[in-house]
Amino acid sequence: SVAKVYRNSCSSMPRDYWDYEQCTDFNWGRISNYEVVSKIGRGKYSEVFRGLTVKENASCVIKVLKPVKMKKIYRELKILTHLTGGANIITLYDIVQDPDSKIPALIFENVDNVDFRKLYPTFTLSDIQFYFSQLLTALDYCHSMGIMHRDVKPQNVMISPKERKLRLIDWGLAEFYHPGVDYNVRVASRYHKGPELLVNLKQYDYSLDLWSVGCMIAAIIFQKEPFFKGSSNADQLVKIANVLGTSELLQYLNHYNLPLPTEYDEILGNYVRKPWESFINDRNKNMCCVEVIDLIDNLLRYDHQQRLTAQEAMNHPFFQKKF
Ligand SMILES: CNC(=O)CSc1nc2c(Br)c(Br)c(Br)c(Br)c2n1C
Repeated sequence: SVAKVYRNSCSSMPRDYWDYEQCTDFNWGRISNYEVVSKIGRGKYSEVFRGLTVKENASCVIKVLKPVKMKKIYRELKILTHLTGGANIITLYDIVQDPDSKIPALIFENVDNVDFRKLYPTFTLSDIQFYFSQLLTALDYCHSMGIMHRDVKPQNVMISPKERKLRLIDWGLAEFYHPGVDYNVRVASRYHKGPELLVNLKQYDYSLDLWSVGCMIAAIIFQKEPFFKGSSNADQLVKIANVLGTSELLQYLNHYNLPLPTEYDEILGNYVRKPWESFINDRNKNMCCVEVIDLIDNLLRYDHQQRLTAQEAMNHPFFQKKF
């Protein structure tokens, strides 16, 4: 299986664009130019702080990487240096190293983000149009640069409603796309994992990110966060089959000549596909316009090749409608 779009973005670039293992010459800044103010979060791979640039006294975000393989750090650095400054992509100000521990820290632009659990319930359809066209712009840009994000989820989409600003963050799982390459399926966060990851289809592509966008839009429109809430990776596919149907899942597996992984034998029920309308209720009916449901239907497809690309999604009638 190969990507429908941007198939040769990487191969048409010089090798040092994508070969992050060779290129390790980054010009490291000085950690003393930045000051930690407060801790704002802790991920599996990093601790994140609000900070200040000593020179301009400007606010910034300092992401201190936990010691992982340098190869993974070089990948994130390489990808960030290619994408920084791109529309709705978080801006990388500097990369610094602690002189003693040698632990790298990434300095980013600050975003006065509001937590999605608080922000999303306030969204009108026009807010959803506004912010998701920005998220799709960021994804079309990174995909056009030959890069899959592979961890799209609300926690990685920083939104400052005051400034009507959206930034896609955390490129730590992002990867360069090459047709025909087998990728690690243990990526993304459970609730936003595409079916391709759960059935071990290794030659996936940019369309993985569009499944995750579909999960985000469906959760907001139907007011069901997260939309597919699996209790494990195996249960995640069961939750998806509960909506998209079991026979459709078997058709998908068939199409790519994939076996149903054995862990599903006992737990996969025989579910009839549920129409999207069945998720409309009194609470969410004012959000459920025909266009947004059609958009969701064209993103949440088992077959990654059937999903809208980021650009097709941006041109979907939902984003042209006047609310
Ligand atoms: C690892 N993620 C966390 O700990 C969640 S909290 C968090 N991480 C952030 C990152 Br990274 C950047 Br860049 C920016 Br800008 C903001 Br704002 C962030 N916030 C709020």
